Amino acid sequence: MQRAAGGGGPGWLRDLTRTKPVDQIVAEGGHGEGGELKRSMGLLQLTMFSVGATLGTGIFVVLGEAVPLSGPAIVVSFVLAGLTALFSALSYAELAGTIPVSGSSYSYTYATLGELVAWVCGWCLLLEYAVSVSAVAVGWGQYLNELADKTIGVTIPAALSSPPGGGGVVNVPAVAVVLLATFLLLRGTSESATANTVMVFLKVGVLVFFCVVAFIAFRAGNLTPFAPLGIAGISAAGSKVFFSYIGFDAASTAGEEARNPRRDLPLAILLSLGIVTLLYVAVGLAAVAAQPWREFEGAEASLAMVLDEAAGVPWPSAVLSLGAVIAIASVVLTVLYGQTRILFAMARDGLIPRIFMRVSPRTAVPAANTVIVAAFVSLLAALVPLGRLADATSIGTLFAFALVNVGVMVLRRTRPEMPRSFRAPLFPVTPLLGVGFCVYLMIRLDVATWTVFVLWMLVGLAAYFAYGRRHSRLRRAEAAAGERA
Ligand SMILES: NC(=[NH2+])NCCC[C@H](N)C(=O)O
Repeated sequence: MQRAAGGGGPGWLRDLTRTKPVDQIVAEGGHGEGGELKRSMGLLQLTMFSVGATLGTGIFVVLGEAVPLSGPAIVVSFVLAGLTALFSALSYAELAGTIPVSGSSYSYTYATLGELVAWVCGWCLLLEYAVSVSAVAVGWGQYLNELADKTIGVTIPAALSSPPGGGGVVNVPAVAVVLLATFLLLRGTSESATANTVMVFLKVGVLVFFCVVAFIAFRAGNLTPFAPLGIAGISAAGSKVFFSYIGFDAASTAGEEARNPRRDLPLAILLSLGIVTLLYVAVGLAAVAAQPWREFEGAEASLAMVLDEAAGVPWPSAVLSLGAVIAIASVVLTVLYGQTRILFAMARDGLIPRIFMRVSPRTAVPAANTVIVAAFVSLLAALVPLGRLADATSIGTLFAFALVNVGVMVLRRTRPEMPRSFRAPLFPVTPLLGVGFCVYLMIRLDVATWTVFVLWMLVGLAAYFAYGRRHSRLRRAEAAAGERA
């Protein structure tokens, strides 16, 4: 077996850049403390997992912000954002097929760029998963209120549906959806995956329903002029809608619970991106063809607005709200799942406490881990107004994506001979473009977001030096080997 490799140079540098051998990462897959994860997911469930984590708040609200920038050319913006995602998705697909474990980009980085960068990546994934799922849960509460208002004319009072500082005391619906998802996750992975698959079919159905109703109101005249604000507008809208593509990578956190991960993970990642892109383009086209693009300005529930106008009766938009409630619940479920599995992988490496890798022998899920993550996420969702943190999600995610693109290039150099079930085409053009796009989108985010990001990273580094570095299993094993020698 290949030995843990570190860079050359002084000892401390070697320490921080120590990589974990791929073969060792793969061999440890599935094992936790006290039990094993169970391989229960097939291609359909994995694909639905990624679609589940992706189709959510974004498509239900983003048009109101993006269409005023692009005009009817929003369709092109969706394709553009989808392409941007595709380059990173190809890199995810390659590494997920080669290193099919639960840690996703954290584990890929550990194998290619070393322990410190892996830690930083894991810390970014907290933004992509745990923090984003709190934000999404808050959004769920708002849709629930809207649905209740439309159907039975009741709403939850603000004191119980907003955080302190947002005009309330505690956000009960946000906590409720997190607890619901936790309950499902604790029952078992296959149960959760089945529930998710049903929810995904429902939400895709609702978006198709939207397209059908909106196409009835199709007016070709609405599509001209097609790009009133030019290329600049199209690309600005493109970076706005990028958020709605985040999540195609979720299947890569299920590597240790997939029945045939080497074949199915790359397929699930690419298929889910394809499905989501098609849906987004169709929804975007239907929306701007049904309604003049200027009317999207400032519309919060933009899809509901289009339906109200197109149908002339209120029930289709109630169906849409129901769809949003289901859609967002499945995002909460899958993203919460992903977070627990990433922490599971980090605990196995000793970088965070072992309790995160304790598997319940009865249900084969990391139960304590799930409860801790759920408690943390509920607390955030209940008490913090999360508007700001949503941008922090984007920056953390883009950074993790960039690392995966770099990881592909590194692994092709360091382990060219490894069997790869999927290879990114046109190497190294695709991962290079992947890095380029991620960095470009990061630069476009504002100073406040960068400040949050830098502070977050500083806290993360402090945690690494206070705990992770000292408990690293790789480091300890090497120290022990050094003593024996
Ligand atoms: N890590 C994640 N999958 N976070 C949720 C992403 C949000 C999702 N793309 C949406 O539009 O709602």
